[in-house]
Amino acid sequence: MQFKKIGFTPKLVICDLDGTLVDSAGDIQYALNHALSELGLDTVSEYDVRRWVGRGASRLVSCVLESKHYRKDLHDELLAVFMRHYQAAVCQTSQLYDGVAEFIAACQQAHIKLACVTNKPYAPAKDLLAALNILEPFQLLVGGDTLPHKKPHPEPFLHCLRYFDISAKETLVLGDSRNDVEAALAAHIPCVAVSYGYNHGEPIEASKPEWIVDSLMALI
Ligand SMILES: O=C(O)COP(=O)(O)O
Ligand SMILES: [Mg+2]
Repeated sequence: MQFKKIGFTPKLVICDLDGTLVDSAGDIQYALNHALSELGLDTVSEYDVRRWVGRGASRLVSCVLESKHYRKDLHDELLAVFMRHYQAAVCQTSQLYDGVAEFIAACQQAHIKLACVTNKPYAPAKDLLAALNILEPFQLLVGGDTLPHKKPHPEPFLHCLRYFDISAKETLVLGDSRNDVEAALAAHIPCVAVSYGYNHGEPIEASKPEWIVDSLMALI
């Protein structure tokens, strides 16, 4: 298999989860609103959730509290209740984006190693991949709580390089947000961004990824 668009065929592909492989904002919004209602607080729109997803669950909860001018000390309770609801229903409406299943199958067939690096906590990330039948293709899953740092810090990507013993230039990062692009740049790994994900309400072009595609299938 040739990666026509980027001019080299990687040995390892590191995929972001939310906004790249899976459109998960609906389930995140549902769990968040369930938690907000339980605490007697106002609910939030899916539009806002799409702008806030990307820096992990704790940051998401901080964004909610800031936007509503709620007390910061509600953070830990809201986070705990949100995670309880999200963990109980990670995949009610979440679905793979077009081309994802085919792209993963093509990588497997070509014996290209696959890792998933997400800022979502490990447990719901694992359950979401399993519910969508794409857990098994990933030889490594790194969650937002797996290592001391998460994206945009390069540590999760560097961890993947060490785990597989594959160099940065033989690897490709696929992501939807500036967190992915910045982490890839810091780890010296080439990066493709998808145009369809969540990027804090900004166009992904602003983060200057090396390539942008409208579907993962456009890579091969
Ligand atoms: O849960 C998040 O905040 C983002 O997760 P991602 O890194 O898979 O985009
Ligand atoms: Mg993402």
